[in-house]
Amino acid sequence: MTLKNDLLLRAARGEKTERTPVWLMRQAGRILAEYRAVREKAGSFIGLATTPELAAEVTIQPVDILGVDAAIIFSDILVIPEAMGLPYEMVEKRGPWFPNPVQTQADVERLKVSDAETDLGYVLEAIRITKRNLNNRVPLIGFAGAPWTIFAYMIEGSGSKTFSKAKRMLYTDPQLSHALLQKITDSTIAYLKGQIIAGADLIQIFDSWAGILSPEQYRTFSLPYLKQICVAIQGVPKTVFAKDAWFAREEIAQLECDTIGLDWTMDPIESRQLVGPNKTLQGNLDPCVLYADYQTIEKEVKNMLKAFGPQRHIANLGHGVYPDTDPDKVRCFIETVKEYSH
Ligand SMILES: Cc1c2[nH]c(c1CCC(=O)O)Cc1[nH]c(c(CCC(=O)O)c1C)Cc1[nH]c(c(CCC(=O)O)c1C)Cc1[nH]c(c(C)c1CCC(=O)O)C2
Repeated sequence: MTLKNDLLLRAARGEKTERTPVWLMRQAGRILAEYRAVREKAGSFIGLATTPELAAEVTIQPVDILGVDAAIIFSDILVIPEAMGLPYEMVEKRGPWFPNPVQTQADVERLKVSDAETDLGYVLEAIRITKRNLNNRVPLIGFAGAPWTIFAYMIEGSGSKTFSKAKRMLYTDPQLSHALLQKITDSTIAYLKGQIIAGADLIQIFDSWAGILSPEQYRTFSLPYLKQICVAIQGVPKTVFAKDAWFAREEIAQLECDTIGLDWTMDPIESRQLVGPNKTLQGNLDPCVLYADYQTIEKEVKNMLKAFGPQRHIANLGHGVYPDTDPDKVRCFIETVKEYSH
């Protein structure tokens, strides 16, 4: 049962590693031709995500093709609203869309706290198949959206530059906002526990829309729910990635998590000072660096590794890899981390 490559887990736990582990946010499903071939077979994103054998296949592709030190289960953060009773669609080239976004108290009351096995069994089955087929080569990362980020999609009904409908609800009806955030949190805790039982070796919480809240709103509407999740989830290392929440790094460092994800606007040295020595940092190359030539990529990756130092660092991008990135440039990123951090 022991992993052949457990660099990611050791780095997360603060144990010594002989080199820096590396993986990429959104490594499954955005850049590989091999992914698009399987997606074609499944017919749609949701078809693929709900077919465990195929989801497992595209989860393992980046391990085989790119040489990353971890797999991340192929799914989406929006499976939680769906499981709670709010179906979504993935509109080609536009992203997620909820035909019936949450608007009223009755809408919130109608939603249920989802159960991992009965409502999200297809994800758990994909995790079990992935674990079997990975054959302990690398750890498998499970994940969920942070309650605030899920709330933002459920109220807004789609992506948005401002998420002003969702933010309006925070200001006009804080009580209803908290009621919905709590339902999402309870669903998420059950889901993450299910993922761990199914075999996830580490979990990451994506708070992708953290940065559009004020520090005060973040303290009121996001951090308390992240705290509940971090306290409830035990047994595997936990990563919190709050995009653009540079203002909340010290408070995030107080959460019961092991790793803090940084985006490229957050300076590694300053971040280390803010969070102290007892957390691992993950990140944070600007995904746009991968549009540059190989020499520039190598230089930027080396600068990043120097700034983080050799221990308590998991190399990654500062956000998900962009869909039009050349896989050879991604390989250059990965190879440079492996060689230079050794
Ligand atoms: C905000 C968010 C979402 N989803 C996710 C986040 C948090 C991370 C982040 O901030 O980027 C997380 C996510 N979504 C997906 C994964 C799979 C695992 C991985 O690749 O790391 C993960 C970890 C698959 C997906 N999720 C989605 C796709 C593309 C759908 C397709 O293949 O047609 C994939 C592979 C669709 C999706 N899903 C979402 C959006 C905005 C979109 C449309 C834009 C896009 O392509 O990313 C919501």
